[in-house]
Amino acid sequence: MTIQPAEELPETIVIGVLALQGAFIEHINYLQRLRPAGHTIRAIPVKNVEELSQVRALVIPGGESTVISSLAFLTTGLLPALLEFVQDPSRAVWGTCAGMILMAEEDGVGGGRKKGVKGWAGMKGLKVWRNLYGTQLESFEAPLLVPSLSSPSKPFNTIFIRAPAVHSLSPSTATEILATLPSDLIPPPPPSDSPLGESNPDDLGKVMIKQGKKMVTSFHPELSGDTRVHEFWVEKCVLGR
Ligand SMILES: NC(=O)CC[C@H](N)C(=O)O
Repeated sequence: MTIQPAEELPETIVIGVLALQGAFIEHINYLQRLRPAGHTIRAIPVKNVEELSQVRALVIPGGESTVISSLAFLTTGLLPALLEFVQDPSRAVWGTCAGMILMAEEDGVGGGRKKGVKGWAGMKGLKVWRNLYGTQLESFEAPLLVPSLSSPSKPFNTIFIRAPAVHSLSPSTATEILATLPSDLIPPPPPSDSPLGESNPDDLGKVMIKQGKKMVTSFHPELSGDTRVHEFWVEKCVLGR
């Protein structure tokens, strides 16, 4: 794969959205609506290595993490190229919901009895529980104040659909917690027979996390009708300003 130089930002920034399965069209539409000062955003679907080589930054959408990772494995050369991309500190990558699961170092299914599954490890020290917020029927929305967004006093409508929760997040100075759910919406702590080792209950409610150029959200900003999380990721992680 040809790696584009990350230092100099062109006027047109090409952002890829992994388009193997899930809510990728929505991310493309939201990114295309952004008008960052001095740049034009072009968002393209990424289904293979050739398309990945054309993008500067990547969104891994929500969907079904097991399906996304199987399809990546079955597409020639794509899985190793994705691993290289998401683990490169100079690359901006954002994972939403299933994308957050894939950005973790390891995930465990909500019940805790199955073995943990290795993630793509874009976000260091992150382990998640898949589906800890319950089934599709237990999906919910919550207006959250996210101080880092533009118009910070305006709540952001966070939408959770079979969302992952943070099992544990190693403390690191580079990690910023951008949004946390109120305690009444946080699921009960995972069972003690966790395949992921000891969990940290204090991390469970963290739903928007940034680490350098990497970001994860356990909710779905691309379904909210509000482009402020996309705007934030582009400004801070992609454009670095
Ligand atoms: N909305 C979502 O992305 C759901 C994620 C799904 N529970 C998974 O395991 O991948």
